[in-house]
Amino acid sequence: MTLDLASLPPLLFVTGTDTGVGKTVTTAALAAALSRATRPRAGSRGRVAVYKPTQTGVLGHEPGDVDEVQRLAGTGAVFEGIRLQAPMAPPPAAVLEGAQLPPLAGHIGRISTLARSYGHVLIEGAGGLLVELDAAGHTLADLAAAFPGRAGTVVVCRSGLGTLNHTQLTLEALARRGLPVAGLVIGSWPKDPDEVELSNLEYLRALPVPFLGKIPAGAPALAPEEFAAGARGWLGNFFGSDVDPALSRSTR
Ligand SMILES: Nc1ncnc2c1ncn2[C@@H]1O[C@H](COP(=O)(O)OP(=O)(O)OP(=O)(O)O)[C@@H](O)[C@H]1O
Ligand SMILES: C[C@H](N)[C@H](N)CCCCCC(=O)O
Ligand SMILES: [Mg+2]
Repeated sequence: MTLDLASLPPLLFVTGTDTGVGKTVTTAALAAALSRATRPRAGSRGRVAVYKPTQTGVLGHEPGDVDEVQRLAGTGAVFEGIRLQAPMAPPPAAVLEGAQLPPLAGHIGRISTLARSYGHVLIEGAGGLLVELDAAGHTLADLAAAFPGRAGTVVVCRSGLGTLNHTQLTLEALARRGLPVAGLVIGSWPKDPDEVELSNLEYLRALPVPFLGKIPAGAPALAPEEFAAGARGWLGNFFGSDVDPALSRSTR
């Protein structure tokens, strides 16, 4: 069974169970897959735009997450809200530079504008779901909640020990806010998964949210054309062939 990527909501908020779990790589894979799997909407400027509201941990001249998405997915329409140097959550990073974070309304305005011009807008948070994005303490969850009926969240998680709890915590926080989950993605799936990872995969697939797929370990090192060619398969697979049948259960 494969997922019809075109049926994903127009706004996809890419969050994760933590920082460094593969949100950017997943965003790139989604951008590459959606660019190829969907038709351009009449009158639109393009199929996919990517927005990173708050980029921390990069110097002014360094490539940020949207540049990595552009490199891997070839998506030209990438946009950044504010970039800050300190590798921290946005509020303390802004304090260190004496910078003012854009308010939530500013991000809502930019996303609304992009949504008028592109078929899908992917919005990548900073770290996990409840990391604050502005001085008023708004989070990516608040941003997603500003677009009822038009937004879905993509939750990126790790493959190894600890991911079951982190994933459940993130899904519970989304459910508590009534935010729909478009899908769960494992950000880096090893070539030779161990027993724990195989068991985790089975568990994650059986959760009551769509399992979108898993990005193979090493994917960021692929040439962009190989990355783009692979992305559709990584994200469309509901039931791949790599689950140990001994670990499979029909229901849970
Ligand atoms: N599938 C993968 N294979 C190999 N390396 C990966 C994979 N996914 C992510 N990485 C690496 O792990 C690191 C963290 O990944 P990534 O930047 O996508 O995380 P993130 O969740 O976007 O973090 P942030 O909160 O900083 O935005 C990067 O160096 C990235 O290249
Ligand atoms: C610097 C890092 N790569 C991200 N941009 C910001 C992650 C903030 C995480 C805050 C936290 O949850 O403790
Ligand atoms: Mg990132």
